[in-house]
Amino acid sequence: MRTLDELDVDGKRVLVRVDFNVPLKDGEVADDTRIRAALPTLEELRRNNAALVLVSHLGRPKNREPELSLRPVAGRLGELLGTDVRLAPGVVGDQAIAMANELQPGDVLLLENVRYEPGETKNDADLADQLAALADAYVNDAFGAAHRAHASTEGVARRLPHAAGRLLEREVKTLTAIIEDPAKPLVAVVGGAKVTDKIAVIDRFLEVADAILIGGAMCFPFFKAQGHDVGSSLCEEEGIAPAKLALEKAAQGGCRLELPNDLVLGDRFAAEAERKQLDGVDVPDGWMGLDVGPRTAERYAAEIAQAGTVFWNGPMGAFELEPFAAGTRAVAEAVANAPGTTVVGGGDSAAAIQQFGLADRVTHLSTGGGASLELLEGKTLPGVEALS
Ligand SMILES: Nc1ncnc2c1ncn2[C@@H]1O[C@H](COP(=O)(O)OP(=O)(O)O)[C@@H](O)[C@H]1O
Ligand SMILES: O=C(OP(=O)(O)O)[C@H](O)COP(=O)(O)O
Ligand SMILES: [Mg+2]
Repeated sequence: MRTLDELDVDGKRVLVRVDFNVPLKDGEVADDTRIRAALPTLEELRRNNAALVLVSHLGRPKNREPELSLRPVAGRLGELLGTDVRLAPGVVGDQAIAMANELQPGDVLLLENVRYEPGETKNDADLADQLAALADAYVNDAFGAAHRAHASTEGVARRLPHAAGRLLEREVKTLTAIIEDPAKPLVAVVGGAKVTDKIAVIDRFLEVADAILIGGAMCFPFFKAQGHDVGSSLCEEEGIAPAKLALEKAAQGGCRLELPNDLVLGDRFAAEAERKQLDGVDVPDGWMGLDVGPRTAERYAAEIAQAGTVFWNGPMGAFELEPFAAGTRAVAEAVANAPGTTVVGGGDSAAAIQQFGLADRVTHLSTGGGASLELLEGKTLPGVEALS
């Protein structure tokens, strides 16, 4: 992997892929961990006389959804850098080109949400060409998106002199070192909402971990596979077959696969929802599981306390809503107090641990959820491979 030490940026215009896919609330940045994490790279490039064109995605827009504009991110980044950050209305096209052409060394331009372009997730060659035309060199510091082979993470790297940013470099080095020889027992805690994306890694973790603790919306395909009712819980259909396979594999021994045995239910996904505890996992009609229950939280905390290495990705529930935050808080506290090596990864998991004031109590706080899972399971990340 080429690093910033090997890239000449003096007087150059540099396209920097960042992962500014941050949680938003009421049109404001709710957690700026990922923006702060990119600052060392951005500051180093500016010190070295580069002009910066930043590119990021935000959420998963199906069209040009205005609530997924990077406008609030440009504002927050400007405050953190102490400089004006302009936002180009388009990712590519005349206006973006004109604004990029105006840049002086040290200036920072942020392009609009790159997923407004349908070619981004298809790694479209034309889009990669257009992105490459905006700059003289390319730096990828978006570790959180390095598991995606998209135009701004993979295609463009093949078209410009390139290097990894300091964040991506540090993430890959730290996570690789931890997984090389993890202290045992190795406990993986997996929750969150991106079930179809992440359920595949459970299969691999069953071969390397001693226990896997499932929470968040990840548990519902498992419950459905076991014949339980899931009510209106978030339950991705595509997850059910892999969940069934994982249950069968776990039954053969080697690694324990733990599921919740109690839940906290809401009648809708809202802080004002009606809430009730369920001692069991059969969710009645009209209700959804929005957190693990207190017995599950206690059980998981005990597992985490005796682990040699803990890897946690994905909140245990809808922690952004206070009535459904207790399970995630209990796991965060257990991770913070654990004597072993602790790694927490994911945009939302990082936001949760920040929210609870425990971010400085873990061995490594990773900006990537899916990316760190795929790295830890031994996959080559396309965004990293393109930098070699
Ligand atoms: N039971 C649940 N039902 C619906 N959403 C959930 C549930 N548990 C967790 N979530 C949601 O999962 C989201 C985070 O998932 P994900 O992006 O996979 O994690 P990370 O960013 O840490 O990798 C949070 O916004 C949270 O509200
Ligand atoms: O937030 C992200 O991943 P994460 O939720 O696993 O931490 C990354 O920005 C990747 O986003 P994507 O899963 O929509 O490609
Ligand atoms: Mg997330």
